[in-house]
Amino acid sequence: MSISSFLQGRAADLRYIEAAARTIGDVAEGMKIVVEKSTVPVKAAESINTILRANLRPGVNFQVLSNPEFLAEGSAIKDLLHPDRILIGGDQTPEGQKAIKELCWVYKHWISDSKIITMNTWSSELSKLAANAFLAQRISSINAISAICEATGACVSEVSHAIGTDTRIGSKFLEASVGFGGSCFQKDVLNLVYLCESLNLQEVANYWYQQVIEMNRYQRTRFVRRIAEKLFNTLTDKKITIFGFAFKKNTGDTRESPAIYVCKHLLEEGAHISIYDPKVNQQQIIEDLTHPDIMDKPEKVLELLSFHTNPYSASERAHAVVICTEWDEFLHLDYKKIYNSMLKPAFIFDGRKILNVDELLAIGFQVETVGRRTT
Ligand SMILES: NC(=O)C1=CN([C@@H]2O[C@H](COP(=O)(O)OP(=O)(O)OC[C@H]3O[C@@H](n4cnc5c(N)ncnc54)[C@H](O)[C@@H]3O)[C@@H](O)[C@H]2O)C=CC1
Ligand SMILES: O=C(O)[C@H]1O[C@H](OP(=O)(O)OP(=O)(O)OC[C@H]2O[C@@H](n3ccc(=O)[nH]c3=O)[C@H](O)[C@@H]2O)[C@H](O)[C@@H](O)[C@@H]1O
Repeated sequence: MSISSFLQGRAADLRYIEAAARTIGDVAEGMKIVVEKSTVPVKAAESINTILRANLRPGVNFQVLSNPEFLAEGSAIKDLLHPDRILIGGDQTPEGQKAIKELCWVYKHWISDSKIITMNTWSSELSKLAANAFLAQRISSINAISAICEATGACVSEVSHAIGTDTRIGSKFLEASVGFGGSCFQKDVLNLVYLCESLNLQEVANYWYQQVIEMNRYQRTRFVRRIAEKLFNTLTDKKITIFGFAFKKNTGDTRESPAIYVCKHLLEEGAHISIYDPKVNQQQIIEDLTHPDIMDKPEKVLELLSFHTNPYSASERAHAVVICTEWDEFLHLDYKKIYNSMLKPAFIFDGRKILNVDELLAIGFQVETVGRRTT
């Protein structure tokens, strides 16, 4: 089962998982191993089991295993072929252990034994939520440090390099940004928070909520506030060009993309937004920005938006360019040409700290980058 597991409010919406369990119950014959690959709240396997057992037909039996997926978008095939580990959780009964062995056999075709970890079902389900929470926490931690850097003159890239060379900390997932996005980090941390609340562990719930979710929101808001301040505290009728709408490079996925929230704030201030993304299509952007959770006046949004198929036309006569996604092609654009076509002073706000600040300053840009004071 590798299917949708959205949130409804702050709790997981298990409607699709339940529906799939019922479908399996309806059609399965003989002995079946049901593998839960979706990211689910702890004890979801129990719900699946209950549904399957309540609909058991003669001669049919099930074992439910938890086998969470750890691939990241943009590197799915590499992650499939070379995962850090495979996690399989199952019942501690002989039948459960037999099912675990069967699934291990599938993975052993391309993954070494040492990378396959087996455990009980609840540990496996919780490990997936905990892994995403730890990854998101690292980003929120370095983003919190980026705020101190901007206020003091320290540089977040230097700080993250310095702390990342400590092998106990490690260098991955320490890139400060305009905030993390994607379909899973926020959903899974909120899932963990909900679990803590339902277990009456309010302090633990607060810990994850404030450290990770609130810091991520703060980072996005702080970035937009910086744009407004630098543009003389007025955005009405200014043209702002957004480079990148996907939640990260090498994907066209926009779920929970920080660009949505950056655009929302800019649109609320009356800015005209022109958007260029190499992979995300116009219809997706319109759907994201006119969603009732984002903007309450969709007709106003459409008046203020324009879409471009190349970055040069997108930035013509713009007051500012804002980098929201770290696409490689943004590293190699002709920024002199972009500068010449923009209104002056021409601003670049780099929400991914990918551009060469000194080169941009030499061209004449006013440059603002996450985690660094440049002007
Ligand atoms: N996108 C990612 O990189 C990762 C996703 N996950 C988890 O995997 C699960 C799926 O995620 P995505 O593929 O991103 O979601 P998605 O929304 O792109 O795809 C889910 C699919 O499930 C199908 N579906 C829904 N109900 C169904 C039912 N009753 N029977 C059959 N199919 C049904 C939907 O039609 C859709 O095609 C989620 O639990 C997510 O948290 C885990 C790791 C990585
Ligand atoms: O459960 C999931 O769905 C998946 O969630 C993430 O994968 P994904 O969301 O595809 O992408 P990431 O590479 O983790 O990036 C998430 C967000 O964090 C941002 N990020 C990442 C790393 C970093 O150092 N800084 C940073 O801001 C990215 O730009 C992006 O917006 C995890 O990395 C996967 O292991 C997990 O399987």
